[in-house]
Amino acid sequence: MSGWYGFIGVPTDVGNKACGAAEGPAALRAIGLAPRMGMVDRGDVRGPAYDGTPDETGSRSVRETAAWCTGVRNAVAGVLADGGVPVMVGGDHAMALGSVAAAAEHARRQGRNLYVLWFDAHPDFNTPETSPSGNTHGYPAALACGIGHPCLLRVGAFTPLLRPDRLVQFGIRDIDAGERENLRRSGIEFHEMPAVRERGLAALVAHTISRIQAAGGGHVHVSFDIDALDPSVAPGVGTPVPGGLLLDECVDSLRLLGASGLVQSLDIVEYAATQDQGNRTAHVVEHLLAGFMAGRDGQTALVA
Ligand SMILES: NC(=[NH2+])NCCC[C@H](N)C(=O)O
Ligand SMILES: [Mn+2]
Repeated sequence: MSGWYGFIGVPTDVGNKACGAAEGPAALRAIGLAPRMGMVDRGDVRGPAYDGTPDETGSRSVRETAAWCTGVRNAVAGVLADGGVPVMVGGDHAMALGSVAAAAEHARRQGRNLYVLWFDAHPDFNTPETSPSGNTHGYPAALACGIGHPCLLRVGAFTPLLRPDRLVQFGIRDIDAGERENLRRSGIEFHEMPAVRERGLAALVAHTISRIQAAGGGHVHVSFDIDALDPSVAPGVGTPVPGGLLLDECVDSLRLLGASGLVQSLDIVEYAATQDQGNRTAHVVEHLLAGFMAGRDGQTALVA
């Protein structure tokens, strides 16, 4: 059976006050996303409000981010324990620390290797030392790999949650100078837009899937930041960067990922309803999920 999907709303912008991602889940509920797609609505995670005062590392809302991520971790773990596919709907991308923590713990219990495929305009591989903003939504990929703010490294049961050679990023086109050095030192595989244009997103994703399958499979977590898409396609984001991915190539890639049978958890983050043009970006979210689900259903049909 293809199982079921659990929609987990995470209405917060503690990772970047300006991004407007706190309204994302409500706007997606307003278009009836979960019921229309046959997802079980597991409700919203709750947590503290944003605090803009920087701490001694220059980071903002670290305690608040940790509190929210702990809630996300529990909610995602709950869906995984009940045999579903958690779809963590942000909220800003800092929340991925919580879902990756749950995925890592689940994978370890099942004796599987965790892989994370990260679709984003930004690598989110900053540490407090390299961050130009102090915003925690620039940290989660680095935290998953075990580097960053000690208070946030404690969100998961262990650290690193993820081996750096099991993180692959796609759609990258805005990297801070110190962040690039972090990526280099950790040996992260990241595909910037020129490489994506040259080789094709779906081809890169297919190659990654085969590599994971050749290594014996595992638990693949997909973390999809809506700002990976070009702002002309998905205007409802807080940190838009031109020159991004197109909808069709993302839908095709998610269909391949669904069909691989490897993906067991998913994030859809940084949908900023307040920046949207009508419901355009909300419908983009729907298309992305529909592609993933179609791939998974096809895979089930083949297996059945
Ligand atoms: N998930 C995101 N939208 N991240 C944007 C990060 C922007 C910038 N690199 C920073 O650290 O502040
Ligand atoms: Mn991001």
